[in-house]
Amino acid sequence: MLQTLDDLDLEGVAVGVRIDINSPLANGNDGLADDARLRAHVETLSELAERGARVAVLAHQGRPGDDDFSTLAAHADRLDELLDAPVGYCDATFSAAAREAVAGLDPGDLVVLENTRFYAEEYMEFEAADAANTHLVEGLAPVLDVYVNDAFAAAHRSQPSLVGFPERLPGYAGRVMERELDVLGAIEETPTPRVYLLGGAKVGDSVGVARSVLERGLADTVLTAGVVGNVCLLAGGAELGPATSEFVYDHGYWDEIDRAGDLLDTYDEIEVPRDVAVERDGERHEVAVDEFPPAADSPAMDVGGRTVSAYAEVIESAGTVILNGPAGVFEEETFAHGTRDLYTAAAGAEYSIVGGGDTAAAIRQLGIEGFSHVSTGGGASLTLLAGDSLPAVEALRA
Ligand SMILES: Nc1ncnc2c1ncn2[C@@H]1O[C@H](COP(=O)(O)OP(=O)(O)O)[C@@H](O)[C@H]1O
Ligand SMILES: O=C(OP(=O)(O)O)[C@H](O)COP(=O)(O)O
Repeated sequence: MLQTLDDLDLEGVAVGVRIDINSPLANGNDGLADDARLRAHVETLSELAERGARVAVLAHQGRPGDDDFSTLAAHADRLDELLDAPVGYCDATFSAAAREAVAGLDPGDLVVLENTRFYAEEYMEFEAADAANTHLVEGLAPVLDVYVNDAFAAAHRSQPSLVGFPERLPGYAGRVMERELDVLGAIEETPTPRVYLLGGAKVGDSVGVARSVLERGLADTVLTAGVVGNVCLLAGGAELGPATSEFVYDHGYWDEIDRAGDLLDTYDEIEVPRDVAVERDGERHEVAVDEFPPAADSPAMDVGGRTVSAYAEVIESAGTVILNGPAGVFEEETFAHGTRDLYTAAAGAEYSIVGGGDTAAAIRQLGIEGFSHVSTGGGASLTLLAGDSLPAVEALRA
């Protein structure tokens, strides 16, 4: 049974709260391109402040080496705008400076500590007991009284800031965590047939989830798009031209080709794109996968019209659609067609769940409404819907 904020007396209590505000950044990383995840956590952060807690905020942004790997300064500024309580920022996470910043908090104040992933161990996975002995947890726990985990969207990561603190401090679920688990924990009760639409670029997560939901009989069809669809096409022997292969290889997805191939060999319920869109002479150009010109100098950046028609037919007869990951590079209008058309079809289903940072940003950017549940998490919601456990939730239960 999870303990929640209802079980806590907060006046003057030093609370370490882990949230997930990992967000698309504006070009050049000079600020946030989307603040949906920050808005999602306003309820929990406001409640902690209004009830007199002294709040240290832990969060991550991006991954080492990626363009969106940045400090949390802009996130702290935006939270300060969104909350009535004063929100400070500290460019440290578990050093003496961080402990000083937390110790200096008055009841009702908040301070955002620096990106947890600026420290190598945070990007590693640990058993909870080992995570409790990492520098991050050992450095910060002494100035905290309790730990609250509201980071549902990162709950599938067994990383120190997500699983280590409950080993040392009383652990509680925040309001986002509580709500997401309540809605997503009952997938078996949703109408069938269930169709999963897996796009985006987190190929490893998506291939793993596809295997789980098919193994457990939770999915009647898995539709693939985005980079996931491209990797599945390559796994099936399709020729997508040197530019796509180079993209897949350069982004470290090459190793996923074999895993995707095993999955395709095992399950007939997986669909791959029939056609893709590339850029030619600055224009969108749709090419059937079996007619792909090997010399194509543009990677496959979206799914084409034939794929949209085929997938929309499956979606229209679905009882439940679960969607994570854009169908293409939706940030560019030229390659937003697949995402717009498939997401619009999914929103019309009897029951629809959509999740993920970029996915949620895409539905806002494209103005698509009507989903039954918009989750803050992509990989995390898929993991839960697949019936797999979330390490951060298990750490709270322990
Ligand atoms: N065909 C493609 N080629 C390159 N990038 C793609 C393609 N399709 C989708 N993407 C990218 O996938 C990213 C989002 O993927 P992901 O992080 O998995 O979504 P989420 O954050 O919702 O889980 C977007 O930035 C989008 O540009
Ligand atoms: O954005 C996230 O996951 P999502 O893209 O699956 O929604 C979470 O913040 C986890 O980030 P990570 O996938 O870099 O661990």
